[in-house]
Amino acid sequence: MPTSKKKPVLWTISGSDCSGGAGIAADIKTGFSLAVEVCTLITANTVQNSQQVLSINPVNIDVLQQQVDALLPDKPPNVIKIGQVANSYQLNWLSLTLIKLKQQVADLTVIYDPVGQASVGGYLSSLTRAELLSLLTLVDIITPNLQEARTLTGLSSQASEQALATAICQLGAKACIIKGGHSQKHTCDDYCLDTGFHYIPQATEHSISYRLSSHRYHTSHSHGGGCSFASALGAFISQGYLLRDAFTLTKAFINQGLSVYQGEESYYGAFEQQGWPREAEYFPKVIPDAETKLTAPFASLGTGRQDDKKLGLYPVIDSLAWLERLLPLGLEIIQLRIKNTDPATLEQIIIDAVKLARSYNTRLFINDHWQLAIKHGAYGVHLGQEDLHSANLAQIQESGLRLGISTHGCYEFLRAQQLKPSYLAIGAIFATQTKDMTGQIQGLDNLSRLLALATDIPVVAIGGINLERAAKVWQTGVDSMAVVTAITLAAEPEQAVNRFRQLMAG
Ligand SMILES: Cc1ncc(COP(=O)(O)OP(=O)(O)O)c(N)n1
Ligand SMILES: Cc1nc(C(=O)O)sc1CCOP(=O)(O)O
Ligand SMILES: [Mg+2]
Repeated sequence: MPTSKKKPVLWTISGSDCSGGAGIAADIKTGFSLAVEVCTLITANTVQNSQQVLSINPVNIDVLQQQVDALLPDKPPNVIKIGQVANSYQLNWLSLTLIKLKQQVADLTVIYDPVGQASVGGYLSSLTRAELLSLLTLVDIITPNLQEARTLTGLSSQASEQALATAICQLGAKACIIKGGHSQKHTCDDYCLDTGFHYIPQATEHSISYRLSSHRYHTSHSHGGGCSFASALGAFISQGYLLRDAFTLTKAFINQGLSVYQGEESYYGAFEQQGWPREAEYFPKVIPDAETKLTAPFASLGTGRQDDKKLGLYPVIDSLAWLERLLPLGLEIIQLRIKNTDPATLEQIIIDAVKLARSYNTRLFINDHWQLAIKHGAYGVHLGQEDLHSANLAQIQESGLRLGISTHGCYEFLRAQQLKPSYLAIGAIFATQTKDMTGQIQGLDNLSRLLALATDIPVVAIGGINLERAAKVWQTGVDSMAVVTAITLAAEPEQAVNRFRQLMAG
């Protein structure tokens, strides 16, 4: 997540649309709206209006090269977004230039929106399919619509989004997002296949896919929506978001823009860039994968107080000794998080822990070991995202246990919220010594943004929370703070617990 005030830089290598909706104009408006700096390398000075494309007017590659030379030492790109590539000269130049830039600029992401045909009708490029394909090995993320994906792959209209995206990634792109805006479906569903764009610690498979669905916005103020999709994706990637979150935020940004002139279909107007999407109504639904089985809502935490959601301090500890030490302090909730213990010892610890927590009337959640939690009647289970496939959620639900789920960013938050657990955890708020959370540090800004998407399910913040940082976390409005080392490594753990609780009571 961003820490400095310097804005990320997005280069757009695209055509100018003199009617102001698409191409460079869309990219500049999107970049401004999402707080990134946009540098423009204009490939063509097109003549078009809301009815048709009249001429292309490609720019000479010498000019493009001079722009690269001028910008590189001054405003090196975090992300390059490619749109209209007008002819073979430009394509050859671009291929060589991307190879060099990838060597010179660390962590550069290249996004390609393969615009061949303008939405107003007419072709924007003289390139053949074979020529376009030659670019793919240099592309990190490609964002075709369904028709463009079919053209690129040669697959029929019967091919699924998954088949299209897989074929495109086999041609060289690391990740592919297929936009469903032009489909005939009642909903607008987008599909993202990531075959290795990001290192995600929890990912167990080599490739991973995400599906998002929104209701369809009926508006004709959508000119430049496709270009804005790719540049918004670039803006979020350049600000440090993982692909799954950049994808989700982009979809919300597009929905928000399309909502402005909903119902007005008489005039083909420009897509409206409306800034950072914050309101839940614009965020898509996550389409669950086949392995995730939806259940009835999980039982609530039922604190019995008026402020039913507030749980206060949530210590996460790893032994019976810690339970024996902390339970007498009168906690609302506690978690037993044990890793790498032999099965027999683990089971006995869980049996003893359940008994002990009951005697203090404290809600005990067991991390990971959901079968043992059910077997021995724990109050609840805490699961990570990767556990959601293997755990039997229906069995946990039917056994009357509560469920807490970890989330890291808006994709996982929306996905987990749809399962209606008893609470949702958001982490890691800050860097933590307890666990490798590379690439998944949320910061307070993201915590606040995620809280705006929350329903009535309580939200727990976790990761790097200590007594110095706790007040700022609590001010965001979270319902609980989960803490490991700020208690277990404190010189006086009982005092630390009390100071956390005073802070949350105030
Ligand atoms: C309250 C709370 N939030 C998050 C976690 C992390 O759980 P998980 O993702 O399952 O990771 P491990 O704890 O198993 O490493 C948690 N334990 N508690
Ligand atoms: C166990 C755990 N889960 C996290 C998540 O973000 O899911 S962060 C985390 C570590 C919390 O430990 P500490 O309070 O010492 O930083
Ligand atoms: Mg776990």
